[in-house]
Amino acid sequence: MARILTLTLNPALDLTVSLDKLIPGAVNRSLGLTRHAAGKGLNVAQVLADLGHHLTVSGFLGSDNAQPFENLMQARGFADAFIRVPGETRSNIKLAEADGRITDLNGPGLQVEDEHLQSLLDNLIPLVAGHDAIVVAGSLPRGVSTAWFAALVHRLKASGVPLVLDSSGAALQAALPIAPWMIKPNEEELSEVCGSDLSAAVRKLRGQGIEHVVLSRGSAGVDWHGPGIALRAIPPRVEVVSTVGAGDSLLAASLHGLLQGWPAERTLRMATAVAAQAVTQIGFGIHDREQLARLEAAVRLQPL
Ligand SMILES: Nc1ncnc2c1ncn2[C@@H]1O[C@H](COP(=O)(O)OP(=O)(O)O)[C@@H](O)[C@H]1O
Ligand SMILES: O=P(O)(O)OC[C@H]1O[C@](O)(COP(=O)(O)O)[C@@H](O)[C@@H]1O
Repeated sequence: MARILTLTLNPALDLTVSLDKLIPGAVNRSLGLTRHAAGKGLNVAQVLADLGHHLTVSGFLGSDNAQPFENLMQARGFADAFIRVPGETRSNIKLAEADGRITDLNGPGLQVEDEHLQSLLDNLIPLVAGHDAIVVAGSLPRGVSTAWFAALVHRLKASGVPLVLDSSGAALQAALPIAPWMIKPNEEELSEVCGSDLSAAVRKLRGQGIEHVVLSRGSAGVDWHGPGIALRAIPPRVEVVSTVGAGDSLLAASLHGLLQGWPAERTLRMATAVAAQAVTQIGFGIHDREQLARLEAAVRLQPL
């Protein structure tokens, strides 16, 4: 199995509040609250660990509330390469309604100073060569400029280790010209940075050297454009508990299939099933292999 490095510059404690129906501006009664150490690269790492890989996880972590993250890293056997920063890692609030609708309230994140940026580079760059793939995922905390981020992505790409990117807004825009090996935007994220003609956007991105564009389309499924690959996957209908982590699960399982050298159809079928399973649960990872096998059998694939 592979050694994979994930970078989560802006992790979060995901606080998921379950409620029947959200009425904005009213007193709402919640049904329950769950708390998970999260953030895109950490969520990806959990799925990859369940698929048998060895993980190193890096990024910035607030020293005032690091315990849940440290518990997760220890329980999962992740190598902890996070740089501690004074203050608290943000909490992202997810309001999960009974009909499957999710409202995300994602915080801005820690204030990162120049010394922490330097510590991250000093720690991260020597680690890179020991890995088979790098995943850079999520937003940027305060104090991390898009220019610094782009320079980091550039250095990671120059290492020659396959680089996967999942970000949004200005960070995604700044990193696209560096042509990561694989990207996984959702439709909204891609149209925000590349315009509403998504087919043209995908063609352009592939033309500028991005090998794999995995475009996620929510409940409508996934379009995967790669070398000799133009495939659409349509997931089976599932009971939606929380869509948080669906994209991270899709990315992780797609990377798994690629690293295993599987045919594209097998990879996409499995990744679509892993993502569909993710929406049936709160939290991250593959917990029910029988359900996963049933979902895999029910994924429909079409040429694009
Ligand atoms: N309601 C759903 N039913 C089944 N699969 C889903 C559902 N919502 C999302 N998915 C799967 O999860 C993937 C990622 O979801 P999406 O919302 O596009 O990304 P993100 O979580 O990054 O915003 C989709 O491509 C799809 O395969
Ligand atoms: O860094 P961002 O863009 O604010 O996203 C962080 C949030 O995204 C998540 O990683 C979920 O991402 P996906 O739903 O795209 O898989 C949450 O766990 C986390 O709160």
